[in-house]
Parts: sequence; structure tokens; C-alpha cells
Amino acid sequence: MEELKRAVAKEALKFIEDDMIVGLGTGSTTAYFIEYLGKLIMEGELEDVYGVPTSYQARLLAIENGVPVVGLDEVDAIDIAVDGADEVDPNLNLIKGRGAALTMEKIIEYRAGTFLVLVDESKLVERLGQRVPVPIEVIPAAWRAIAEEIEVFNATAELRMASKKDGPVVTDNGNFILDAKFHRIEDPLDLEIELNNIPGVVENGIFADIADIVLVGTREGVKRLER
Ligand SMILES: O=C[C@H](O)[C@H](O)[C@H](O)COP(=O)(O)O
Repeated sequence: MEELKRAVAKEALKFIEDDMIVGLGTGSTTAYFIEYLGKLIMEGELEDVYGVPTSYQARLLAIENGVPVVGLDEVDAIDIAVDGADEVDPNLNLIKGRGAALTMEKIIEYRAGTFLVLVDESKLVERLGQRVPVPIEVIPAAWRAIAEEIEVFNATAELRMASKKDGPVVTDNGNFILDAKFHRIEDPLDLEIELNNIPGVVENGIFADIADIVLVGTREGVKRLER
């Protein structure tokens, strides 16, 4: 699996040119991309490329690997954003947020000229929600009310707990994460909008209609899917 992630991360470098502002995604696949991107910059093969990190993880990796970072509020536009995903459906709708970075990811990827997604073949599904729940970032005081509200959608929600800290996961924005399992997601865009209408929801991990290109690492090589 790591080999497939490395292969898509390498392929993604072909999309990066001098003078680009690049949204830097979060997670294990994008970590390889940031590492390889840093190498090209350090070797002088790419010039005037700046990264806009989607999380503390991306920021730390960028700094460690020599990718100059700028904040979203310092740039006029983002040329391309590169990020992983937890599920990809046949229409290139995504579920993201296993790493709890979904809010900044969506803000940056929505604004990018091109949103390039990197996955291995295990992430391809027929219907969203098949393998993973939908992460929802919520204002901490509202977590229980929202978990109850979610039942209206024929779903159950669990507060995500931390593994190296007592208590719940706290996001980079100081919020909690609910992981919601839906019986069946018929219309991803509709559900994405409806979830964000619940007061106290900051953002949810359905990314409908925003991926432009998906690179899929398979045992037969990297495949390219496009909308
Ligand atoms: O919050 C985390 C992100 O949405 C990740 O991009 C996503 O979970 C994919 O991560 P990985 O490449 O580690 O599977």
C-alpha cells in the first residue's frame, strides 16, 4: 500500500510548475507528496513554489522538507491543491477527514484552480459511506445535540476519541469530530449541504463536486480519473 501511495505522490509532481501556489493536503499520501515536492525545490528544479498548508501536520512537513509556506490570507489565488481522500465514488465525490483536517482542506481545495486527489485503489467505492463514516467538525458545546439531530438522517454519530490524549479529538480549529454512519447516502451533494445547515456544524467531510482529477495507485500503475 505504501508503494502505491508513493507512486501517486510522484505522479502528482508532474502537475507542479514554477511560480505555483500549491494547497498542501493532510494525511499519509500527501505526506509523500510534500516530501518529494520539497526535494525538487531544494534541488532547484522548481522555483518560486509556495505551499498553503491545510493543517499543522502539512505545515510541519512542509517546513521539515523545505517547502516555503504561506497562509491562505497571504495569497490571491491557489493554482492547485493536492490531497488524499478516504473514499472516492464513480462521480469523484469524496469522503475526507480521517485526519480531522476536513475544514481547512475544504476551504483551500474549494478555492484551488485544480483539485488533485491522490488515493490507492482501496479507496474507490460504488457509493459514499461504504467503508468509512462521514466526519463532521462541530462546536464542542453542541456535540451531543448534533449527534441526536443526525438521527433524523437515519444515521448514528459517535464522538471521535483521541488515542494519545485523554478525551475527545480536538481539531486544529479547537472543535470536536463526530463520525456519522449513514444507512445509505443517495445524494452526496444534498447531504453535504443539509449537514452544514445544522447549527453548530462547522463543516463535514463530504466533498461533492469539487475534485477535478483523481490519481489512483493500482498494482498495474497509476490511473487517472477526471470529471
Ligand atoms: O483529514 C484528513 C484528510 O482528509 C486525509 O486527506 C484523508 O483522511 C486521507 O488520508 P490518507 O492519505 O492518510 O489515507
